[in-house]
Amino acid sequence: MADRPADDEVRDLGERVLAPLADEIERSVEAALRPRKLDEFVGQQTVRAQLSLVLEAATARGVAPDHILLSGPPGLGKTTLAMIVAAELGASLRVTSGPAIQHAGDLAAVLSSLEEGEVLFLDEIHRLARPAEELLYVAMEDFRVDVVVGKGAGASAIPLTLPPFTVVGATTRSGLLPAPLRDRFGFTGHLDYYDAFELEKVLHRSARLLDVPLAADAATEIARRSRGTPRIANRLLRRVRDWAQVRGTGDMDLAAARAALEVYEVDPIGLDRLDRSVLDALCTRFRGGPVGLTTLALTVGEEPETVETVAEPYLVREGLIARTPRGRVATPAAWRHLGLEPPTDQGTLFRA
Ligand SMILES: Nc1ncnc2c1ncn2[C@@H]1O[C@H](COP(=O)(O)OP(=O)(O)OP(=O)(O)O)[C@@H](O)[C@H]1O
Repeated sequence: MADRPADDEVRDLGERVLAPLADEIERSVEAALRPRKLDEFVGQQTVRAQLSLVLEAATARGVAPDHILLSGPPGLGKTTLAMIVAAELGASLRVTSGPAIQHAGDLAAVLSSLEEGEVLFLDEIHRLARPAEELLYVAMEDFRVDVVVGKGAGASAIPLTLPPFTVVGATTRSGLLPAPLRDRFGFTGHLDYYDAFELEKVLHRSARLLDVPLAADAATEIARRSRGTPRIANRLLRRVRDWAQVRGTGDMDLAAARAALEVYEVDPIGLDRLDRSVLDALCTRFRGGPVGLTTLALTVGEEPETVETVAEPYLVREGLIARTPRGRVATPAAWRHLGLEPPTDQGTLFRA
């Protein structure tokens, strides 16, 4: 039988997979603005209430809570919530992601380096390779992992019992998760876009943390153009601060907000350059569609996944495009938004 790998070797491999994302999160300019406690987290009342019950009950019983799956579009707070889960439990957080794990062995190394009660944040869990996914089900259910030692015919699997831990998985595409993996999560929370009032609260909180005075009407204007997304709200806030400091009087008022957002090509309903190029391609190159996602993405020079997860959900939500079985179609509102007339022979879907 092959030798059991030294604990140090396993830990080293685990750290290699874990470290890059953890560093990235720490370095991120967003880090300072992240709420650290559940009651600082704005909006998402339902998920917050449900999560707080899961955490309180587990804490009261003195056990690791069930595995938690968070789904929803980018920038709505999945990473923040994962950090909050660990903080509320007083546990340490390990961070990795589906794409960072190239082989099942990488995941085995991460799992076998976990300590009791730790929270493992697996971002983009829908992008885990199939063998890693299968290893994860077993680890989540039975707290066991097989560490393969050696290569080829001489390889053997050594079963390792894991201490109790909690996986927090995040995905922008929960529909892509295979049912057996989805079923291993005892709690699933779906994050939805924020309304303008909630985004104003996010903005005022961030302005306080950045120590910049933000006028109420400027916050309303930024919130309106933030596509329901706190990450975008915070980013626009920083751009308005730049404009106010360099081109304006230093005041973050409505005039500064409008001028800055014009410079950064964020339109009055929050569409940015990518959104507008998708709409523009759909209306002018494809006469309003229907057109397939891949063709549309190629036309705007983006990955289909970026168009599908970043631009499309907001365009659909704003009623500017529709997804049909034959492809993406521009709605009358899209033509109006671009100041264009729809062609009279556009597909039958939206003809009056
Ligand atoms: N509910 C909230 N209240 C206050 N700030 C928030 C909230 N949700 C998110 N934020 C802020 O928005 C930013 C993005 O959040 P986060 O990184 O958690 O999003 P995400 O859903 O994990 O995105 P992605 O899937 O793209 O990684 C963070 O800086 C965080 O401070």
